[in-house]
Amino acid sequence: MQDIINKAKVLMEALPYIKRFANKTIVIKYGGNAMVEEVLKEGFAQDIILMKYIGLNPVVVHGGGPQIGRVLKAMGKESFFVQGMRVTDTETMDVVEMVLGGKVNKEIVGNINRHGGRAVGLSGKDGGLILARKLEMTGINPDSLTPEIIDIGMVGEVESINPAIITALEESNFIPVIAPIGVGLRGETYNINADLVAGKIAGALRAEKLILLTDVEGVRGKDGRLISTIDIGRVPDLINDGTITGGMIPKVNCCVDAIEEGVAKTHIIDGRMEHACLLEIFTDLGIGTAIARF
Ligand SMILES: NC(=[NH2+])NCCC[C@H](N)C(=O)O
Repeated sequence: MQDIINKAKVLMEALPYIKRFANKTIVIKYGGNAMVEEVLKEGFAQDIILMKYIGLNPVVVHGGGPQIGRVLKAMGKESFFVQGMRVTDTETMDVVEMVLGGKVNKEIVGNINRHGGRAVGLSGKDGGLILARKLEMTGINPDSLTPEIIDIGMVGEVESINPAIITALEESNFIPVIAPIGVGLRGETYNINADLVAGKIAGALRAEKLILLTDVEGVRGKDGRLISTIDIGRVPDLINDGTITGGMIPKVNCCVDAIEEGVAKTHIIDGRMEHACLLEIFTDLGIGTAIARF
């Protein structure tokens, strides 16, 4: 008897969030383990479907670094990274576009649709969604110890987002699934970090939420314990005192930028946990780190 009442409690815990987030746009960056492991893939597709059926508007932006690396390797092309970003010559860019916009994108679309959704795959070229420019990267020259510009090829950053295609798809109840590829003013193709794209799209849509699925629990304090909520005002201090470090810094900054552009709340959560999205969105405590103006 108690068991069944507890089930009702779980559903009731979700009710305020179902009400609050109905008809709201939730942008989810999908990547890492959640995109590789079979159970996690299934769970993610089901989470998206559930969100859609109860009236939220999920928008998926995906990564695909390991998949790109594998295809390049099979082609006999070595991968090089500078500051975590793939050096992308034009030949590599072709592969990135084929793998991300083709195989990876369609696999995600297929998974969601197999579970009863209506997903549509896009790249930033479709409907002029992502206007990009070359990323200007600087580093320190090891000989002269002075800053210099490093050319990593067709790696881009977002210049602007034209969300018309996304709103059109949302109005017809489709679920957009977006490969992070941008197009330059002269038609060039750019490879863009998926977190950045997700953040910018969330900002342009004034989304209710931005959720970054990662392969870590969330932001951890110096004691190693998960920090459940962070007010964006505290972020500079947490970076300066070495609490937020390494690869977490760009992710947190991406959340801060999104909030400054009008996103209500952002979340960094553990994609290795089954149904991570549902647990974060529809429970009081969530499972990861929520960053907002609290
Ligand atoms: N990491 C956290 N503290 N998450 C809290 C989530 C609360 C609520 N479910 C929301 O999506 O807004």
